[in-house]
Amino acid sequence: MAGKKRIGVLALQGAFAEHQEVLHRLGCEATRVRSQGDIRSVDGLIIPGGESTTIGRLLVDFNLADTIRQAAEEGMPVFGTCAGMIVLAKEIIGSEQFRLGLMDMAVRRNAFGRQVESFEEWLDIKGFERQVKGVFIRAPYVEKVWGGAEVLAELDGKIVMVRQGKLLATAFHPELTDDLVIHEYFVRMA
Ligand SMILES: NC(=O)CC[C@H](N)C(=O)O
Repeated sequence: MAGKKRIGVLALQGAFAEHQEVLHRLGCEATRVRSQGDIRSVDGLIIPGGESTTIGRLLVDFNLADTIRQAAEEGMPVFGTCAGMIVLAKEIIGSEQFRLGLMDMAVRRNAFGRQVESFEEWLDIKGFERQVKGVFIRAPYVEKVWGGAEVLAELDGKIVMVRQGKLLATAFHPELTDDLVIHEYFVRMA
C-alpha cells in the first residue's frame, strides 16, 4: 500500500487525543474527525470513550451519523471504545438514546456497578497470543450478540470485546495503556 494509513478519531467529546497519540506511535496519520468531509478522507474511524449520550447528540448536531453509517456499510473499519462501543450497538438496554446501531449487540451502560467505577484486568482475547490489560472506566458490557457479531473477549462471563466484519468494539480503553496491540489489530483491518 502506498503511504501511511490515515485513521480518523471522532473528536466531538471524550478521549480522542489519547487515541491519536497511540496511532502516531504506530506510524499512522491520525486526524480529528468533525465533518462529513473528514469521514470521507480516512481509511478507518475510532469512536472514543467519553459520554455516550453526549457523543450521540453531537453526532446528530454535526450531521455525521448517516455519513458514518454509509461509510461503514461501504467497508470503512470502525472501532468504538467504551462510550464508542455503546454508540455502535443496535440495542442499549433501558435507554432510547441516539446510537449508530451498526453492530448486532445489546449493551448495558455503567454495567460493572458504582462501587467499581474503574479497574484493570488481564484479558484473554480470541486470536491474540498473549493477555492484554483492559482498563475499565464506568464501562459498559455486552449482554448478548446475534447475527454477524463475534465475541472476542469476556471478563467473568461478561462480553467486553466484539467484532463484526470490519467493526470492532471494546468495553475497555486500550488507549490508556502502553500496549499498542489492540490498535495494531484495528489498523490491520483498515
Ligand atoms: N469511559 C467511558 O466511555 C464511559 C462510558 C459512559 N459510562 C457512558 O455510558 O457513556
